[in-house]
Amino acid sequence: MQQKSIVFIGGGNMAQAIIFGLLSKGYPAQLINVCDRNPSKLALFAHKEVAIEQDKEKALQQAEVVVLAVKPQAMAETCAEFASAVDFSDKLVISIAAGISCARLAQLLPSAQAIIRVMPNTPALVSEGMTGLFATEQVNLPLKQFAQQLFSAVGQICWVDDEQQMHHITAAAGSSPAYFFLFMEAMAQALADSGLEPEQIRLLIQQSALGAAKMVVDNPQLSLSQLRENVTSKGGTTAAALQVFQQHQFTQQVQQAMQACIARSQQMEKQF
Ligand SMILES: NC(=O)C1=CN([C@@H]2O[C@H](COP(=O)(O)OP(=O)(O)OC[C@H]3O[C@@H](n4cnc5c(N)ncnc54)[C@H](OP(=O)(O)O)[C@@H]3O)[C@@H](O)[C@H]2O)C=CC1
Ligand SMILES: O=C(O)[C@@H]1CCC=N1
Repeated sequence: MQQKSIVFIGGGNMAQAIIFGLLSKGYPAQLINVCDRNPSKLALFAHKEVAIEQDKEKALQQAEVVVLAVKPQAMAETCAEFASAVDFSDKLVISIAAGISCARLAQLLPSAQAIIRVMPNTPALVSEGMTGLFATEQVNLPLKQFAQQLFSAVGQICWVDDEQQMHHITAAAGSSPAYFFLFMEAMAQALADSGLEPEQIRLLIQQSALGAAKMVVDNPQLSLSQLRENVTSKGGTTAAALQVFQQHQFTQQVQQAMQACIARSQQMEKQF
């Protein structure tokens, strides 16, 4: 894998997942710098030899790649701190922010030439991330390859040619771990009075989720419906459970939730 010096602006949940994921894959800690205004976030990197130079101008000037990892609502204010002091023309700028377009990033950092918008997810921490990527026309092939390698090191990647599809990637990947966690939380709550120990409940649920996901990955020839049907005996226990989901319009609820995610991402594009 190509190795470049990277500065992360923002060292929160998603930056941590990417950085710790990269470190676990052998990316040199000395090539990573994290800037965050919270000492508690920086402390998480202290034992990893990751640089924590907090003079942003200095850190940015030394870096070949800049990962913008602040919340969308903080992006304009953050970029204003260094937009005029730092020349971005020879740097690759990667933004992981939901709903911030490449056009908006070009406005915020006028000297930037190469901008890639990505939508990762927190399973990058355990090398099982899913990242969507969109590059502007100005980004050359070697820089695209670098971004691809960086996020491939912590999971799977998916390029899109149409930037609008980044909203859909957010619904399918960026936000979706939370849907699965919610589902597992609900299952755990349903078993709270079962007499099973909390650790047993968690084991039962996490291993079943892992096993189900692995069945999907290992059996590309089987549709998701087929996999579901293979568990569902006629007149049996699974059918009884699925019937309740159906009665409460589970599929429609999921569709509405994902649509809300897409709509919020589109709204953020106008807002920030
Ligand atoms: N969390 C996730 O699962 C995913 C997040 N994303 C995107 O990643 C980005 C970051 O999200 P997330 O990691 O969850 O957010 P966090 O709030 O956990 O992390 C952002 C960090 O940046 C800090 N920060 C904000 N402004 C500055 C600044 N000017 N200088 C230095 N540090 C600053 C924040 O400090 P403070 O708390 O004081 O504001 C915070 O510590 C967002 O744009 C989000 O859309 C994308 C995919 C998935
Ligand atoms: O909730 C959010 O806005 C961010 C983007 C995708 C996941 N977390």
